[in-house]
Amino acid sequence: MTSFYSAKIWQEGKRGPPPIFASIGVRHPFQIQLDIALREQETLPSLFDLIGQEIEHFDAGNTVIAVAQIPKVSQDQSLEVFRENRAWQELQRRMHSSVARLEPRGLSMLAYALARMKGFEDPVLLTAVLDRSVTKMPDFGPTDAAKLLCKSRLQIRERSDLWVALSKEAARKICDSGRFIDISMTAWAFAKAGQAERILFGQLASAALQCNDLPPHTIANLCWAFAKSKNSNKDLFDMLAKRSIEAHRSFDRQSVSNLVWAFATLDVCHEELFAVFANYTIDSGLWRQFSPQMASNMLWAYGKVGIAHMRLFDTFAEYVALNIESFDNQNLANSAWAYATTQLPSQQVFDVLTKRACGRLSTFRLDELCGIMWAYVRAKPESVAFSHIFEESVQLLLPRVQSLDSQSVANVIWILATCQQLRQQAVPQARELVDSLMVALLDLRIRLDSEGAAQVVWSLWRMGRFHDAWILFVRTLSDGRHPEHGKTGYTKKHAVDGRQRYYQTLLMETEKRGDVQKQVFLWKQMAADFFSRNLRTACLNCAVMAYLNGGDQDGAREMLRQMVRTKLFNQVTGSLAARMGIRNLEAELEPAEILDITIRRRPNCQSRYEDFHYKEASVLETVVREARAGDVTSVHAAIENVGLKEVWLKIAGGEKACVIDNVIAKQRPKLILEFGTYVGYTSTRMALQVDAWGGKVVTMEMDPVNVTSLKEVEARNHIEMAGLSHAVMVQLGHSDDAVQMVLEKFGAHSVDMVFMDQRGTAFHDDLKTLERLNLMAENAVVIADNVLKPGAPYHVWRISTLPHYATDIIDLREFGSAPVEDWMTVSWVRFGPSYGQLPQEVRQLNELARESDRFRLKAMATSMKDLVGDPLDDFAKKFTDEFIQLGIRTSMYVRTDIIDGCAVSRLVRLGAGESPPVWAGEDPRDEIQGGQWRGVVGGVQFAGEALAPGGGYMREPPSRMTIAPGG
Ligand SMILES: C[S@@+](CC[C@H](N)C(=O)[O-])C[C@H]1O[C@@H](n2cnc3c(N)ncnc32)[C@H](O)[C@@H]1O
Repeated sequence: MTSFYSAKIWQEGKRGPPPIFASIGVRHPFQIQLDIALREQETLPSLFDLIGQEIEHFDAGNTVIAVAQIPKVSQDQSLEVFRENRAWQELQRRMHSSVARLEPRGLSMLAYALARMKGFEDPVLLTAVLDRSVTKMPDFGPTDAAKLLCKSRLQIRERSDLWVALSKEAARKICDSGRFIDISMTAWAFAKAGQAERILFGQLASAALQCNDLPPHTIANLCWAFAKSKNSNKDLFDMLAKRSIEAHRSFDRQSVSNLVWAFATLDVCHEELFAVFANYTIDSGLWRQFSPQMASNMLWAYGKVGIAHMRLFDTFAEYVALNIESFDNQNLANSAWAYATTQLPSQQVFDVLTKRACGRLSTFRLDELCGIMWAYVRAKPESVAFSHIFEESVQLLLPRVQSLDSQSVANVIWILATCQQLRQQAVPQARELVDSLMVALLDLRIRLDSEGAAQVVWSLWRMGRFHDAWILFVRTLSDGRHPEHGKTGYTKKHAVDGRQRYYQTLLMETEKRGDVQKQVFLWKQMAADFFSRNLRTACLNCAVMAYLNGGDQDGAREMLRQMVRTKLFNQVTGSLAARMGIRNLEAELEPAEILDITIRRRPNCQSRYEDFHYKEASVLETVVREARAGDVTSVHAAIENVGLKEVWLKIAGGEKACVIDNVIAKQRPKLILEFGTYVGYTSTRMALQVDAWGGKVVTMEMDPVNVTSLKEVEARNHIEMAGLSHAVMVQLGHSDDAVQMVLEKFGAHSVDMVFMDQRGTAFHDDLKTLERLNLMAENAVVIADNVLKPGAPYHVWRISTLPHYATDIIDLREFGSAPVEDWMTVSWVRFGPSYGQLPQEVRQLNELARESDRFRLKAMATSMKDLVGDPLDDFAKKFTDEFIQLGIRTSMYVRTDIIDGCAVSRLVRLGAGESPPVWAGEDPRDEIQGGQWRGVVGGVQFAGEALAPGGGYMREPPSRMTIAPGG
């Protein structure tokens, strides 16, 4: 840092800088000359020679100048060698005696110099400097205040009274000064001292926003300070991003690493900034000068915001290979984490990391050990999970079970289960390790939070230890014993409740086993977790359904009596009762005499999870209120109304439904497998159609609340009452687990239509699984939704390039948000040599995929409607351009007209090289109500139809044009 006390300013006498100390009258010219001479010394020995000669004549000003000169010339040399030097000892004595006379400038110079002197500590002196600073604070200028704060942090940490006094006054001045460098230094000092309170950082942010002159390293320091203290400020970071992008070429390696680290820490995913700094780091060759710490921080930052910048990760793969010997444990863990998180295929990187890590894992802290194991089960390719690192880690963990905290226990069990799944066999001695951890969990020596519990319950189940999972649930988690969900410092945008996830795992298995008692137990527990009466009722309805499905009429009757007693019943309950011959619940059923204690339980307020699912709760409420029992279309209309008029819902209605209807009409499937039930809109729509020829829909959902609303409101209530209960089956669970269960239930080659509506970047993996398990029939058809937004790049590549697919890509509009363009794909599948194979690898798809994931998360946290506009359109354009370059483009679009108050959609085939029209019309949702969106069926040929041998599997020619019923 250059000094603001240059010799030239010094010679300006009275017009020069403010005084260093209080003196009567003007300083003698000799003292000023001495200052200049001291400042001219360039080495420590020459400086100490001069001090030795002249110290007898020093005034307080000379003392400060001499001290200030030491760190400038010492070049990191320790002062230890001067310990016996008489001049140094005398200088120290004079420092002590001068403090009481120092003015703000002298105080800040002294504090700043002392903090930079290697091998010298004098807490008494520093405290004296700080004490004096407090009394003189009204006279401090902003720069002096900033320097004082910046360098005296350690002592200030112990003197919080001093800190408060200084901070109030100093921060005000610094903010008023408008000097960015001072603002940055101050923020840095407060953050470093752990004293970054919100109000102060708000003031600093406002002041920084007014500045024009922002040197790069001060930008990085300011960002670092805001990130370190978890103070984010959108306007400030937008401004800093803009300025950093403009000046990026002046950033040094430390500033680059600090800057991206700070943005990532605060989850500010400024895509342009990350792109600019990645390219700059590579193109300028700066990466070669990075320390391992900087390199791993940089990788970590890109992983954290989910930007899989391919060139950057490739370049740092080279860096890792070159510098691996200098990587410490944390660098290793962070780098592994970053490559795993971005899912970039990186076998070489992991080979290098493994070589460094194996044999030294005993030196890893537990969190680092868990971190690196986590990375190795998440990494691509999946063969990384065969690393010897797991064997070594299990051996290390076995004797350390007592020292694991709850988070690590959950992580370790989850890692071992996932590793077992990937390897298809357990890690040696993993069973013994899990046994010891189970003992600690059941003894309540370790108490899991709800997310940890979800991890452990799923893992135990996955390892074939359902009994242990159930015991853990009943003994430590049920009956209100589960600890409050939510962790301190929890920052995710949307609330996740682990309880819902462990219920899901347990329900999945109990339904598979047909264990009605356990299912009912779980549904009641779930009801007890909800505050909303609607959701409580929905869960209890599911309990009644479980009894009925299990043939236990008495159980169902008892449950209904409980519901009458608590007045937790609705239309759905009525229809369930009707199945048992009960027409009027209240009139025909005696309320239960003894109230079930679980049903009585109710939280005293709505949970974050419940709050987060306000949309689904609203659908449930609307359907119960507006739909008519026995009338499926009224259920659809009610759901559509919520999506069109209230909140955006992620359902495939409108133009999307038109595509599905057309495919169903062509394919006439016997069994449809849906990935992603949500509120049951598409599954019931499809069931309505396939029921005509005895077809069925199996729909998989990983979130039991959505299943509740489906089963209760639609599947059980309206569909069943409409005589369609036999046509829809909900398979609980994540598709990774649920597909296998579908196979067990329906057998190989049973599925002749697949509708993929889960996470787009997982479509290709799920499709691969369907092929591997031989679940699909010959000539099955696969429809995929949300292929453009949030996007399914791997899937598009797979179905467009592997010869056993014949694919159409259809351009259309999001339901309930016409300005949002999307794609659906329709692919007919043939068995053939490439069936089950991987497509050729195209690495740029990884970047698109990570971008898709980011958009999906944003859409979940807000709504697709809020994502209208530039970022989404830019992404769609990038996506489309990338695929055009790869020779892949849309082949159809959906056109919608308003006819007689109804929206009518039809499929239109595009000519060769023709692009779909840009949407510029009114949003149909303004004009129509739910139930008034029709799809024209017929009139187009899909590419896959030509594949069918002699068209044999198309039982009905597509020439007839019909308008599908229902919205
Ligand atoms: C877009 S919504 C489905 C909408 C529904 N198909 C419709 O149009 O009415 C996606 C749903 O898939 C579920 N989901 C996401 N990934 C899944 C997976 N791998 N397995 C099962 N369900 C999944 C989510 O919980 C969410 O409810």
